Amino acid sequence: MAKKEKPNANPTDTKEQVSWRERFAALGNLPAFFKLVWEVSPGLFLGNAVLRLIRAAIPAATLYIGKLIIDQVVALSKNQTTDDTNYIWWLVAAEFGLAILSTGLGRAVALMDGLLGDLFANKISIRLMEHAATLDLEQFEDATFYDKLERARRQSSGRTALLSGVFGQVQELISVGFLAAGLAVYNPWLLLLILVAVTPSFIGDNYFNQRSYSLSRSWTPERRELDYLRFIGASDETAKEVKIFGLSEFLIDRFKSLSWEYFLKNRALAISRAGWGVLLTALGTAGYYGAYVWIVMRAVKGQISLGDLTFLAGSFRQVRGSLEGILLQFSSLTQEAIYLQDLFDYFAIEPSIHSPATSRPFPHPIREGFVFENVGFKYTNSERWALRNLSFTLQAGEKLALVGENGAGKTTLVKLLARLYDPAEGRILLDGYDLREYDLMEVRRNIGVIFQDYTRFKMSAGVNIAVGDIDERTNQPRIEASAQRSLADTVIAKLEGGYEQQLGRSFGKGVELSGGEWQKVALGRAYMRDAQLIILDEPTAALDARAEYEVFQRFGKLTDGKSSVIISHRFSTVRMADRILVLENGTLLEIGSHYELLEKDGRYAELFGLQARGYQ
Ligand SMILES: Nc1ncnc2c1ncn2[C@@H]1O[C@H](COP(=O)(O)OP(=O)(O)OP(=O)(O)O)[C@@H](O)[C@H]1O
Repeated sequence: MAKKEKPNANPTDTKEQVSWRERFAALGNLPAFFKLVWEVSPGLFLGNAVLRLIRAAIPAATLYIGKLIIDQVVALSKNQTTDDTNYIWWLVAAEFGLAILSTGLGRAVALMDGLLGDLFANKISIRLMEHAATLDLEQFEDATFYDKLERARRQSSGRTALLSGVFGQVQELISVGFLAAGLAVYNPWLLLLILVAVTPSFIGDNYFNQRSYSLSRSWTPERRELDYLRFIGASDETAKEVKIFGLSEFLIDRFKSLSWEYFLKNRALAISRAGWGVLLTALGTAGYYGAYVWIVMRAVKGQISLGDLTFLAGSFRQVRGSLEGILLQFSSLTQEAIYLQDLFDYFAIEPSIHSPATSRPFPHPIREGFVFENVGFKYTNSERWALRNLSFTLQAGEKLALVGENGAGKTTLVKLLARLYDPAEGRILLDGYDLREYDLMEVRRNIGVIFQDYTRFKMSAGVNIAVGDIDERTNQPRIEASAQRSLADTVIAKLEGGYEQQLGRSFGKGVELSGGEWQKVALGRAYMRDAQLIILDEPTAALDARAEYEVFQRFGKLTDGKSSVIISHRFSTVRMADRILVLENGTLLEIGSHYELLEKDGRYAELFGLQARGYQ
């Protein structure tokens, strides 16, 4: 089995240890976290806090009533009177009441935790989506970004544990405070003994929490790959090719080797944690019994009452348990807080493509057009220039076709026009001003692009067209007119549910369309929006010859007066454009009308001739 290389660009992702300082620093995230929780529901937040506070006083009160009962029983066994019996029953009733109250409060707190947790998970998921919408396309193409996103996504459901953790912690601390006060009255040294008893297991737990966080963090890319393998191994999108090419064994083997490697690392950690855990807890138990011996001896000598004995022994046991819990929780709390750091790190990612502080009004209509001035662009994960030294003008109202071999840079040029990326060199001007000076949303609103790898939304046919201008999704006449222009109306007429018909097989009674049918639907998006520049990136590749001819007839008429850019490998389409720009290896080779370029007898003439001969 091939050894897996870890694709980690960020050195902090691979480091195995998280220092104490980092752990304490991570606690600094708690206020921001609580602010988020508070915003989810102030009522639930406050209610939770108050109920937990009340519950914190119950253990000490119960133990104290227990002590009173025992002392009273002992007194009664020596000297019985009816009045005293009544007093005992009152005490028993009070203890019973406290027990009921404690259970009731416990349930109420758990309920509030659950509700708050659900609301919080929703809120974080929404914020994740909102933030993703602001980020650059380039950021989505970066593997380390995905690791961050993945870690952040895991925060949305798991972080409520932190919420009840911190609340529980405070509740326990108050409980311990009451109990410790009782112990201190008898002997303050008992408290010191307890602290010494719980320290070893605290240190041990901290150490192991730290290691398990580091392991889980450094394995984020692999865990993402595992999720991906699980998805492609069992999904409607991939089932066809998995079957035809017999890929399941290959995928399962890869999953097995990767998940086994992770399991082994986790197992090693879990075993050593369990071993050390036994040893360190035994030390704590020894401390507890030391104190117990001291308390029993004092009772035997008659220095304390039987009730005192049970109260002290009970308090001691509870304080030790609670302290152990608090320290343990504290260590997982710092761990949770470190995970929170991932969430806030993700939220802190800033897009580099945004609107200027004060933007220039977008021209209506565009007068001069777009000018590329020496534009160069390189993808971040690539050394090669995808576009270089590109200078040309797309005049207002002009129909431009982009031609070039695979990988020549056509789609990249279009992405620059729509400001999905900014040029690394040179600039793009719109009516004389840098495209970056205009409001980003205005630029996007005025430029409609249908990409070759358009998305097949598993939603209704109507919505699949309306995504071209989602604000108009209830404007049925507009959706239908767009469908008519892109020939999607003929596809939709055949669907049982019409525009309401669910597309794709993922949900309910979804219907799958053919490649060309999907393309007609997606093409409808271009007509939904009243854009001044319409860009179609290989829009007809899947259409039959008749449909393609008709689409372009309509496109020509409908974009009259508007600018358009068409990318196509079919010269029957390309020749209809006013001018054709031929790209090669990211640079401009030729530009001119169909006839000019044929006359020039350069690359365009050559490619055109090749295709024409194929039809003869
Ligand atoms: N997201 C990306 N990250 C890195 N490199 C990319 C990315 N997208 C494209 N490239 C590279 O940039 C170059 C230009 O790609 P582009 O998609 O613009 O070509 P194209 O002319 O549209 O090709 P095609 O005709 O195959 O659609 C190619 O070499 C490609 O490998």
